[in-house]
Amino acid sequence: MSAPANVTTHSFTGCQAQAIALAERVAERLRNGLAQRGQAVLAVSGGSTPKAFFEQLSRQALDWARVQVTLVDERWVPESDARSNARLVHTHLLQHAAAAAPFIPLYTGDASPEAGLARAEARIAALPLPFDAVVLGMGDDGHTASFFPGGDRLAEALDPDGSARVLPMHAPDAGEPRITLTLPTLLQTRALYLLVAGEKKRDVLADARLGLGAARDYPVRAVLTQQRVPVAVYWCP
Ligand SMILES: O=C(O)[C@H](O)[C@@H](O)[C@H](O)[C@H](O)COP(=O)(O)O
Repeated sequence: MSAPANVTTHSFTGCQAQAIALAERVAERLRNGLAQRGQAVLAVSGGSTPKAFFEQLSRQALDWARVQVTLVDERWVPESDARSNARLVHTHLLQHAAAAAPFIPLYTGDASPEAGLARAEARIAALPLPFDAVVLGMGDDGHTASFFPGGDRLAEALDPDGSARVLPMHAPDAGEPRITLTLPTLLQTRALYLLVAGEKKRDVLADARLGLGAARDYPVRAVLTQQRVPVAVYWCP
């Protein structure tokens, strides 16, 4: 018997509507976390897709000073680099009401993710997990976070029983060395969202869920087929 479906898809006719809907949903999650434990934790992805969502979320009224924001993964570059996910978060999310939120970076300034690993790991270990919300993205090659096809530590990062919270990742198509939260860390969350745009990604997602042919090896499949946390896909054209 196949496992029960764990993935719900919310499709929108426009990407602005998608961004607004997800921002409202995540803000509600953060408010619940604040009400229940006096603090909240949010992990977000980099890349280009989340910008509109970040801008909507940054204007949501909530006690941002008690919301710790971190990244699901980071490119190993300083924040002055245009490819830095920390830079993206500072520019698009930590603005307006959300400017008060403390940000926990994964990049440490060390020469490599291996050299910075212990410090990055300690930062994540210090967070009051579970996350209230984790927002993932996905690439056309089926990667999510820095779980890249061909990644040198992919199996370790996807091990549901692995003990590492954070791992370096090097992959042919990653652009630069990466650091990523591992799958078991990302799944320590009260809510998990996958924010994707475009027809191509819709097809990649459908293939990944079926796991036929090459799609069997899409790393995002590990997120879609796990049974720990329901996954809400937010899609727009
Ligand atoms: O640092 C990163 O690259 C991300 O965190 C990554 O996993 C991203 O979510 C996808 O690559 C999708 O990126 P786009 O939104 O740019 O398509």
